[in-house]
Amino acid sequence: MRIAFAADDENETTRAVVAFLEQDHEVVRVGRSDAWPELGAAVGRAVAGGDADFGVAMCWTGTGMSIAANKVPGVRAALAWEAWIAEGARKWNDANVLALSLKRLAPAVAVEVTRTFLSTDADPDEAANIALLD
Ligand SMILES: O=C(CO)[C@H](O)[C@H](O)COP(=O)(O)O
Repeated sequence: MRIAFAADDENETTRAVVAFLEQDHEVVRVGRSDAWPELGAAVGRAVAGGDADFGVAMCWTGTGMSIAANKVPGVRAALAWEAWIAEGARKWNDANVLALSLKRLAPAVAVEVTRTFLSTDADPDEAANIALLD
């Protein structure tokens, strides 16, 4: 798949997530500044515009990226900090952008959350609820 990626800082956790993504996906770095509102919106635009299948956006908390991405119509960004949250975000919310804290998640946890997010399908029974978001 094609994954839009942005992070407003780089550390062991961001590098682990990118390395994981690059194993099986085409990673497209988006955004033209270091400002999290611009980077989160860029990830959202890439996904909503069809340039990417999913987005992964990382900032210190993950919250700013999720807010910025969610401002883009068609984006359902989820801030996840453990695999169960990421699984639910896909199953029940059909989330298309994953927001992660690059400061609080250990590299292995961030990778596991990302792996779970990308390998979980949306539950068709939730389609009516998802439609209510638009
Ligand atoms: O977590 C974040 C936003 O939710 C940012 O990463 C954090 O606020 C640092 O950004 P800046 O250096 O621009 O203040």
